[in-house]
Amino acid sequence: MNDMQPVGAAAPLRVDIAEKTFRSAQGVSVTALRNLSFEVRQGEFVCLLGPSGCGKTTTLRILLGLDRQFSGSFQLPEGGSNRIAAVFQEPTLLPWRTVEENVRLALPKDLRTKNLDALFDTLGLAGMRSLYPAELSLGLARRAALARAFAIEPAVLFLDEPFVSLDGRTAGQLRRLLIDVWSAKPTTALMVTHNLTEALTLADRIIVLAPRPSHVLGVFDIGLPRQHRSPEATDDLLRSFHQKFPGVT
Ligand SMILES: Nc1ncnc2c1ncn2[C@@H]1O[C@H](COP(=O)(O)OP(=O)(O)OP(=O)(O)O)[C@@H](O)[C@H]1O
Repeated sequence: MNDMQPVGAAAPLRVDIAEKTFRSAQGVSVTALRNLSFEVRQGEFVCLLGPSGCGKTTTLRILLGLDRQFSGSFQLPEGGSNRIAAVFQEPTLLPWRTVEENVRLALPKDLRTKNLDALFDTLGLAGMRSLYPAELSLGLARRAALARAFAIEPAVLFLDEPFVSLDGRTAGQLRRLLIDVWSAKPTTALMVTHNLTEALTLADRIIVLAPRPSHVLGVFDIGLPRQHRSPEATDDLLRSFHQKFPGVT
């Protein structure tokens, strides 16, 4: 594979976190990350997979600029809009604003008058633009959160287990919608999950993290177009994954 970026292409997301340690007021310290290095290429969808408590959310918080207490560095993708979008476990919609207003409020000035029809259509929200968050099911609220993230045409999209705590059917439907909307304009995306099947459904590559202090255990390149990931093909991928990473579930 050629790692050189063609001239004019956006730079990848580069992460090189030497160490992230939490220190409690009582003097107890927890090192969450040590020597965590990886890249996400432009337009690539990568899942960060690791056991509970290994530091996935901590990594996203650092990349979002919410935690500056770490050693090391990172480089967000350059070029394009330079905007960052994030989708969290909770949809965090403003309750006193409609779905459409929630999405429009996130838009930068140059996109204020943007036609959002295609985005709402793709996400199955066309008839729900004037509803308030309290009128939405959990699944619909997550769709609105996805609409808000994609509407700003971000240079990079971070997702932190956006479909956790949904029933299997709703989560499956949302994964399909996420891929539909992402495929229309592939954005560099990094999604945290501890669900291997979800990662095998969504990602181009899976970056597997070791338990704390977390670092990259290895990378699983899926190498199969998403439209060919039938249940049987996904079972094959699962087997290959387990051969490469025995013990990682
Ligand atoms: N503010 C904090 N103060 C102290 N320790 C923290 C803090 N935030 C996270 N940690 C610890 O850092 C480690 C990594 O936490 P983090 O939430 O990043 O893990 P995670 O991989 O996202 O877990 P999960 O999959 O369960 O969400 C955990 O041991 C956690 O207890």
